[in-house]
Amino acid sequence: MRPGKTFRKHRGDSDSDSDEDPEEVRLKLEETKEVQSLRRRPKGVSAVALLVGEKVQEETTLVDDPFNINTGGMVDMKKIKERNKDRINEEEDLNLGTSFSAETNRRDEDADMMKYIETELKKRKGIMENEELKVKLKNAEDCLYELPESIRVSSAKKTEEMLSNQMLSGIPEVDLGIDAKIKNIISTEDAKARLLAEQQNKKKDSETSFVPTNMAVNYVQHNRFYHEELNAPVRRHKEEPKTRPLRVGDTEKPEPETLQKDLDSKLFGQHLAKKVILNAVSGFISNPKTKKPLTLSLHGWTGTGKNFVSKIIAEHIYEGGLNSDYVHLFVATLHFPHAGNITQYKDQLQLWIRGNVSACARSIFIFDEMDKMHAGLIDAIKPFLDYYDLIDGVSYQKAIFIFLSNAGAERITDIALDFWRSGKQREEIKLKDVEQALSVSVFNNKNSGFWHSSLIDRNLIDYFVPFLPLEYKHLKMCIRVEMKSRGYEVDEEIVTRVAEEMTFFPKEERVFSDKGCKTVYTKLDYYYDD
Ligand SMILES: Nc1ncnc2c1ncn2[C@@H]1O[C@H](COP(=O)(O)OP(=O)(O)OP(=O)(O)O)[C@@H](O)[C@H]1O
Repeated sequence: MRPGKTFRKHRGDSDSDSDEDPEEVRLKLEETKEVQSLRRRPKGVSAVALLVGEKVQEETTLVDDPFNINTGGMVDMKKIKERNKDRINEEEDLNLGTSFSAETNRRDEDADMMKYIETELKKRKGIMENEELKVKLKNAEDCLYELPESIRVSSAKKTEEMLSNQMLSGIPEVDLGIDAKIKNIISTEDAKARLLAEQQNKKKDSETSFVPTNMAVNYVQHNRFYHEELNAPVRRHKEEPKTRPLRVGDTEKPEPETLQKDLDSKLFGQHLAKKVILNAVSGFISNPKTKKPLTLSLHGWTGTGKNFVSKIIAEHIYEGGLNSDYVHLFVATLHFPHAGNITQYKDQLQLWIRGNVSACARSIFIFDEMDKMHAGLIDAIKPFLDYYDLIDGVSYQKAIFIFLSNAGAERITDIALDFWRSGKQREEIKLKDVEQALSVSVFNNKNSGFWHSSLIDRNLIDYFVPFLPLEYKHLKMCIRVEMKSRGYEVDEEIVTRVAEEMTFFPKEERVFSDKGCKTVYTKLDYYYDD
């Protein structure tokens, strides 16, 4: 080797290598390895491993570093997706946990029961609570006040039923026994009856002269299943029956003479109506074996006395007349105003008729404004007018039905005018002159409910009663009666003046009053301003 040129020499190649002890070398080697291992950058401790206390798998670390930010390398998307799925489930589980509380199937009573069982068990085992011991330790005086178990009344006794009731109402119900319950029911019913009676009386107080007392507005049906007098509301003006009121089975009938007398003295210018009504009503009342109810159909111009005659008939049969419990007045436009409610009206009307005829076979039903009544309603009455012995156990053969209408009034007026023009007395008009024309005109009047129903068709009307239009002299008669009824001397001058104030038709002849006797009374007020 040339001198001056320096070469790095391998130590091992040095001569001294041979001198080194192998043991020494090994030690050095180990020492070096240790130094290396100490120098190695530690991987760090996994937080999960620390938490769990054991070595965790690689997957767990994914939780903290899913995208290998710390470690580097390929991202395993599949694992990330699955991990996300798990997370969603976890979240759902958590949400459910907060939303619902688990059903324990434990009842409130169970708590009491458990407490009871525990104390009983303790007693059996001889374990006494300190507090209990304290309570138990009583002196001799306390013992004197103790009640024997047999006569002790426990107010704290709870049954399951009581607890449930308490939970619902908050007020514990004490069972007082069946007697107390019945007593309660009776007094409730009494109170109810009193309340109803008060309401009825109030209604009567607020009546007006426009609405007759017996209007069927409320459809109060007489109860035939118990004695009415027991629960009946106290009537302010209790109806005094006539000395011998006409009721089914009575041997005494109202005398036809009294009806004739009334008609003769009160009804003017209606010789036809007078005759028909007298015969029809008297004949019907005196017949013990009627086959069907009496049906009268009163027709004529306004204010000619149709309502007036109905009143006379009612008064002839019942003391209270129109106010009697057995006389029922219906006004089509007042009681059945809405065509849309026909089905309801029908049911109510049928129930009303049935209920009242059950209570009194000789009931009187007056239907005013028949020409304005819905045909459906007339049809609803029809079965009661027919020749049936019984309908649902009720006989209608003693009842009286009176129908009032203006239908056919023009026809009647034409006939009366013909007689007047031919110089004949109106009293010469015979029933047959009018009856046929009347029934045909009523039947053909397309505005009339009669026309739509089959009342006439089936011959269910016994008598068509024509009311002739009233003349000047009839008005004077009405005025005189009214003056007398007001307690005045008849002053002919006033009578003439009031009658002359009325309007008449036809235009040329001016024979008949266009309002009948209806408005003479208000005109009279002008002269007697008291
Ligand atoms: N013919 C008559 N005789 C005596 N008084 C009568 C007569 N017509 C009417 N009156 C008197 O006129 C009043 C009104 O008559 P009513 O109510 O009977 O007429 P109506 O024919 O029923 O009329 P509407 O068709 O308008 O109902 C009666 O209360 C009565 O006092």
